[in-house]
Amino acid sequence: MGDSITVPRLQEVKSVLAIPHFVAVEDEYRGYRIPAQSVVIGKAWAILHDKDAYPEPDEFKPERFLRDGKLNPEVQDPEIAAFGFGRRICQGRHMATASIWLAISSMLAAFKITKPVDEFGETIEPTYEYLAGLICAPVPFKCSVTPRSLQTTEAIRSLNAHEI
Ligand code: HEM
Repeated sequence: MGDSITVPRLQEVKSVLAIPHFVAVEDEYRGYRIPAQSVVIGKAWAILHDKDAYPEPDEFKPERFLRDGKLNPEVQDPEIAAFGFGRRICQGRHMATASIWLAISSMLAAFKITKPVDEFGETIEPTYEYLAGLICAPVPFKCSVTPRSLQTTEAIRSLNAHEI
């Protein structure tokens, strides 16, 4: 107890993998024989950072998925790797994407979230560092969260503490 765990930074790892799957009977994938009793691990990070599918994959460009304001069917859906593969694919993926959409759209409708400023008024740039592990997450970072309107402020103030 008390020993700290060193979590590798994603930039150093660059090989975040998916959950291992056991191949019970011999199989074939695109001409590659997969012997029975092997373990297959999808390289999720590489699939989701494929430069051909997603040019400049490290850039935050949500518009890359859109065409004329609608979802562009020609851009590879990240769900091909984000939720695992095959029969053991995540059972909660539809609930997850719906919940994330609701949470993020509600937050963005109510708040302006921007880079923070330091005591001299200078913008603090994010480091874009991630923690690697079974689940990846950005290293803790600061940001500025401002209600978009007086109505939003009043709505938040009107909530009881147990509702927040
Ligand atoms: C953004 C949110 C989520 C992500 C990225 C995610 C991702 C994953 C991944 C990568 C797997 C492994 C699939 C494989 O073995 O190939 C998995 C499995 C699973 N997930 Fe999720 N998941 C999410 C949310 C959820 C939620 C909300 C639920 C339930 C309400 C859920 C339920 C499950 C279950 C039950 C499995 C095991 C499926 C099996 O082994 O047959 N997940 N998830």
